[in-house]
Amino acid sequence: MNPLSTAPDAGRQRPRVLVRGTGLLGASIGIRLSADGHAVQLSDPSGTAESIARDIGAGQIREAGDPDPEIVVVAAPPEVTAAEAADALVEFPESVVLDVASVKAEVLRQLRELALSPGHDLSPADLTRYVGTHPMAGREQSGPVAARGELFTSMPWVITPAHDPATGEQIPSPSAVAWAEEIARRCGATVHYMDPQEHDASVALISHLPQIAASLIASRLQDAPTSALALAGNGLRDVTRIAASDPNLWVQILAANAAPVVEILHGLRDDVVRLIRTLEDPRAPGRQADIAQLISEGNSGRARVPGKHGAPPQSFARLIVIVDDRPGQIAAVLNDVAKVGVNVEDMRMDHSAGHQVGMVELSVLPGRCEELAEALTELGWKVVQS
Ligand SMILES: NC(=O)c1ccc[n+]([C@@H]2O[C@H](COP(=O)([O-])OP(=O)(O)OC[C@H]3O[C@@H](n4cnc5c(N)ncnc54)[C@H](O)[C@@H]3O)[C@@H](O)[C@H]2O)c1
Ligand SMILES: O=C(O)C(=O)C[C@]1(C(=O)O)C=C[C@@H](O)C=C1
Repeated sequence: MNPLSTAPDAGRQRPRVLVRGTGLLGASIGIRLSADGHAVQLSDPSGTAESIARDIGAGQIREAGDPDPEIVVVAAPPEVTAAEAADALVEFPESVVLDVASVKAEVLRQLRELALSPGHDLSPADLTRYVGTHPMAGREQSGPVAARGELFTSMPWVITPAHDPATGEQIPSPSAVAWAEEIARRCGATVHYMDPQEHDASVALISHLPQIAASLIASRLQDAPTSALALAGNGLRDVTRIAASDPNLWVQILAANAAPVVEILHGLRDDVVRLIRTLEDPRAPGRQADIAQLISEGNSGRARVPGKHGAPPQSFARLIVIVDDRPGQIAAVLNDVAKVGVNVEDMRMDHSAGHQVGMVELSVLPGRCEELAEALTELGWKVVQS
C-alpha cells in the first residue's frame, strides 16, 4: 500500500521528496527537508541550478534508476507549473504532487484542461493526488544561490485544495492535503487554507500590489541625479527592496492574476489622482485635511499588517549598536546578544555617511530592550536606544 494513502504518522514518516525546479524556492525547501531527515531528490533543466542546490545541502540530483519519490514538489516558474505537475502525476502514479507557484487559479485551470484533454495521459482521477500551495515567503533574488533553509520559518504557507465546481466536494484526498500541510510545517511555516480564487484575490492585494508599487517608485530613480541618490535613507530602501525582483517571474505572476490586480490598481489610481489635485493647490481650503487623511489612512492600513506567526502587529523596541566598520563586528555584537539571552526579532545594518562606523539596529521585544542595552554597554559596546 502506498505509505502516503494515510495521513502523516505523528511526524515519524520521512517520505522521499523530489523537488522539481531547484531555484530559490526549490533549493530552500530541499535544504529544510534534508535537514529534517527526508531523502530529497533534485531535478532542474539547468544542470547548474541542480549542482548548486546539491552543493548547498538541498539534496541529491535524481539519477535514472533512483526509487520513485513519494512526494513531488514542483517549484518551477508559474507558466510551466501545471505541465510539470501533470507530468509528475503521470510519471509517479502513487506520489502526492504539490506546487508552490505564486498564483493558484490559473495553474488549476491548466491542470484541469490537461486532465480533460484526450491527448494527455493525465486523468481527472490523478488530481486527487495534486495539492496547490503557496509559501508566502521569498526574496527579491532568485536561483539556488539565494536559497535559505530558514526562508519559511514562521511565515504563512497557503494550501489551496481544489473543489469540484459541480458538487463542491474537495478533489485532493484528505491524506494528500495532510501531507501538503506536513511539508509546510516541516519547513517551519504556519499553515492557512483558502480556495484558489480567494487566494489569488488576497495575494493581488498583499503581494502583487506591493511589487508593482515598489517597481513604479524605483523606476522613477533611473534618471535621478547621483547627488540626490546619495541622500537615500531607509525610507527609500524599505519601499524599493522588492523592486530588485526577477522581471521574468513577475510577468508570469501578473499575467496570471491580472483581473484582481487591475481592480486594485483602479482604486490606487483614484487616490493618486486625488492627491495630485490636492497638491496642485495645497493651501486651498480643505486641502491640508485631505493630505492628513491620506497619510492617516495609510497609518490605519499599516497597523493591520500582522506580526510574526500571524500574530497581531507588534511594535518592537529598537536599539542601535555603533560598531567599527571592519569585518566580524556584526557577528561579535550578535554573539554578545546571544550571551544575554535576548531574541533578535529583526536586524539591519546602516553606515554613517563619511564615517568609518556602522550602525547595527536591533529590534527586540520592548520588555527586553532596557536589559539588553545595559548588558551590551557593560560589555563595551556603544548603544543608543531609539
Ligand atoms: N521568489 C519568490 O519570492 C517566490 C515566493 C513564493 C513562491 N514562488 C514561486 O515559486 C516558484 C519558483 O520561483 P523561484 O523564485 O524559486 O524561481 P527561480 O528562478 O529561483 O527558480 C526556478 C527554477 O525552475 C527551473 N525551471 C525552469 N523551467 C522548469 C521546468 N519546466 N521544470 C522544472 N524546473 C524548471 C529553473 O531552471 C530554475 O532553476 C514560482 O512558481 C514562483 O511563483 C516564488
Ligand atoms: O519578500 C520578498 O522578497 C517577496 O517578494 C516575497 C513574496 C511576497 O510578496 O511576500 C513575493 C512573491 C511570492 O509569491 C511570495 C512572497
